[in-house]
Amino acid sequence: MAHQIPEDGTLLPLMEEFYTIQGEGFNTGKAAYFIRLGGCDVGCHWCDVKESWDAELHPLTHADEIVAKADSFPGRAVVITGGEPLIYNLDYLTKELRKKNILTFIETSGAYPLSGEWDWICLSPKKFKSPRPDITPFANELKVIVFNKSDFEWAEKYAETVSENCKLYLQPEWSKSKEMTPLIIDYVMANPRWEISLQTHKYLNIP
Ligand SMILES: C[S@@+](CC[C@H](N)C(=O)[O-])C[C@H]1O[C@@H](n2cnc3c(N)ncnc32)[C@H](O)[C@@H]1O
Ligand SMILES: Nc1nc2[nH]cc(C(=O)O)c2c(=O)[nH]1
Ligand code: SF4
Ligand SMILES: [Mg+2]
Repeated sequence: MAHQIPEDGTLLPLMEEFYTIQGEGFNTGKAAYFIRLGGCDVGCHWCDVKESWDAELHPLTHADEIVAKADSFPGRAVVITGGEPLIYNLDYLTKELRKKNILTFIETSGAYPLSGEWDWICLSPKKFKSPRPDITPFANELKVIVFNKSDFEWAEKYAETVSENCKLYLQPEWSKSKEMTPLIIDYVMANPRWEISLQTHKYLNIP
């Protein structure tokens, strides 16, 4: 039976939640509680959490329960990820987190309308389902995954659509990182408005 998900955002398909260190991008190194919501139809062939795609596999969980858990850890930031978290209305969840003085960070492809109140928006655009043009100006961080050489030119196209103070990152696709990391290093040295982002949690063997 398909999930009946209320539009008020009080119930969300929760795949997993874990307290760890943000491994990627601008907030790398900071303690954060991760909330991974199930459901994604973007279809990245190299996605590292394909188990998240089918929302039906993940139990509908009350946002109050998620917030209480997040509040029980010393870290004062949450990363809401997925799956594609913006499939859901995140207004309620983020408001309740903020009431507890928890910073709200999101990892999104931008393929769905922006909801929620955010302290940090990491936009990672995908070729397989483009971000909505109305979301790109709100990104604090643009994180482009580099799977092949053509992705540098593609990254520049998205850099045109973000705000002037948006941070720009190039992150090697994990299975291609041996080949792509040296290209990213050269690219960043030649184009220093970009920075390299590594999936440091995978090197540290933490979630
Ligand atoms: C699993 S996604 C979930 C959030 C959202 N669907 C998105 O793609 O931004 C979290 C982050 O991991 C990145 N990612 C996913 N698979 C990856 C891979 N194989 N190598 C490097 N980064 C990857 C995504 O681009 C995104 O920045
Ligand atoms: N440590 C850690 N950092 C992350 N940054 C983004 C992640 C994600 O899957 O969204 C992730 C993750 O899964 N683990
Ligand atoms: S958008 Fe994110 S969760 Fe969805 S397939 Fe791509 S990387 Fe995976
Ligand atoms: Mg991950």
